[in-house]
Amino acid sequence: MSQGRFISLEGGEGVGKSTQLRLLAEALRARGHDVVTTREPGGSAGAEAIRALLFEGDGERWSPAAEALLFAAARADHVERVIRPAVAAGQWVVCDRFLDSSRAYQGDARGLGDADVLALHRIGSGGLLPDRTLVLSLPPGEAEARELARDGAADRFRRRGDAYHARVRAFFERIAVEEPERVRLIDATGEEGEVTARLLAALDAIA
Ligand SMILES: Nc1ncnc2c1ncn2[C@@H]1O[C@H](COP(=O)(O)OP(=O)(O)O)[C@@H](O)[C@H]1O
Ligand SMILES: Cc1cn([C@H]2C[C@H](O)[C@@H](COP(=O)(O)OP(=O)(O)O)O2)c(=O)[nH]c1=O
Repeated sequence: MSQGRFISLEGGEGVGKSTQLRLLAEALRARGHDVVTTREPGGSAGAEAIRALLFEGDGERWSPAAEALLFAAARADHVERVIRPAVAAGQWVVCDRFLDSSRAYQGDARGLGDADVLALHRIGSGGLLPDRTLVLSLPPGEAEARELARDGAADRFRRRGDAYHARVRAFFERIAVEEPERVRLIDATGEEGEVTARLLAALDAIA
């Protein structure tokens, strides 16, 4: 049995994570790996139920702490029921967002702090980290421009504001510098296939 792997895709809204999840999974299957794709929040029955709680209602429904606990609870279920068993069975798990999204959104943008988010992850999920985290990065405004080109509107970007998007982008760039073994920053500009090639190249020592 080949060795299982756990890869997460991260980055701000609209940088191409779900597109690349699909393309990267296809490319890894073509190399002979048994690939499972999944996403957060969600990815298991319990975590999908928590996802509904998180995204229903207005944006102020949960306090920052309650929100962080819900994300951590969803992740605990997903890790225990889906990710750990798949990796143990030799599969490659590719996940659209994981812990680093909680660090960026709850820890940094909502002000909870990195140490507390990491503590929740230790309690909930035994501190499981991906073998590699690929952060898709676009220049400011480019994700919004892609959405505008597709839909003629980019409401979800305007709702949050430029400062918010800049802060999330800066957080992901920082962890790529601070945790270079695990986290790689990937240029997400250009054609889909070019981006997939960059992702594959960034799996170097684990592929
Ligand atoms: N390389 C690319 N070039 C142009 N548009 C892209 C590219 N990758 C994705 N898109 C488009 O950008 C939008 C956001 O991509 P998506 O994969 O849904 O991002 P995310 O999952 O990060 O929100 C979609 O309309 C998608 O078709
Ligand atoms: C996994 C995770 C996501 N999120 C946020 C980021 C996104 O705004 C949203 C996930 O929605 P999603 O549909 O994945 O967004 P997108 O495709 O736009 O990236 O939840 C957190 O705040 N914390 C987390 O731990």
